[in-house]
Amino acid sequence: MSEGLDALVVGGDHDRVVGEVVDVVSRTAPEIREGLVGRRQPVGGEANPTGDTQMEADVWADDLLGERLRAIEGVGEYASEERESVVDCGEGLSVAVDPLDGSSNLVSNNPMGTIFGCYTEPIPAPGTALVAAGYVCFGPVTTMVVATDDGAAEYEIDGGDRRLLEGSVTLPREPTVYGFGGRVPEWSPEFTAFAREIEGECKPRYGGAMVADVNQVLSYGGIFSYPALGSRPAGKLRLQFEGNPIGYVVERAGGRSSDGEGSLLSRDADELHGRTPVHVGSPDLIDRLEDALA
Ligand SMILES: O=P(O)(O)OC[C@H]1O[C@](O)(COP(=O)(O)O)[C@@H](O)[C@@H]1O
Ligand SMILES: [Mg+2]
Ligand SMILES: [Mg+2]
Repeated sequence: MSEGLDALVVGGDHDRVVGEVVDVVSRTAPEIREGLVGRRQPVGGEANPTGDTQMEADVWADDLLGERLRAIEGVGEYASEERESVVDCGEGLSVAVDPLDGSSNLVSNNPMGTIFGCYTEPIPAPGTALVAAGYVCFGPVTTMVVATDDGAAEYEIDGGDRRLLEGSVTLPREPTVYGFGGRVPEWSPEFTAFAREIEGECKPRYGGAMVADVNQVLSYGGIFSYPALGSRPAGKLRLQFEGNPIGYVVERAGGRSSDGEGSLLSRDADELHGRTPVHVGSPDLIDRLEDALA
């Protein structure tokens, strides 16, 4: 494990496996980034298991990560947003991946990311079974945030190297930015009223890739929400691949996560591709949001 991760305690035999998962994701990130060129089109007529358009890069990144993560001894399951079912690969941790989060941004050339979570239980698993999670953010530079039960660390990825930027990522207490997904007329009256309050207090930052939007919240303080919509009462984002790992990272950085009622991590996981409303950010704002939705 590289510097920084050593400080994050995973516990028991999971330590080595998590270290190898993080190594694979960070080593693969520059290849994914380079491979986006020429893969920015939808795959002919294909939708992924949750009905979203699959870009060529979605499928390619999933193949690359899937092959490498499944080869790690101690990874027992590989699950991806881009696959219909879980791949069994032996005994050990279950790894869930959103190979490219925000891949619709490929068309407009805006930031995106890769999300992963390491669960101690078979997938679908609750967020309480996570022992590590993280994401890569493909922005002007490539960064990675990794969280374990001991906290969160941020790295810069340059070629094959992962350099520690911050060994103890802490969500700033003072909220500065907000990003809310979905069309406003589709929000509930309660969420709309909450949003109106926040609009008077923070600056809007919404880019259409959760990883990049949450990364701003982690950098500046504030809140990211993709709420339940009239046309999507269960929300848009997926619990296994997006809600749980991002909720885990934000909580380990001192923030809060919520599905509108309580922590994302305590939400039941009954479906592999199940969706959830996602709210993450400064504890005070998430408390206020839950009060507003109650
Ligand atoms: O286009 P919208 O409705 O704003 O949705 C954006 C949201 O959908 C996502 O792009 C879904 O992720 P995928 O690209 O992995 O399907 C999130 O990253 C983002 O928060
Ligand atoms: Mg996603
Ligand atoms: Mg995706």
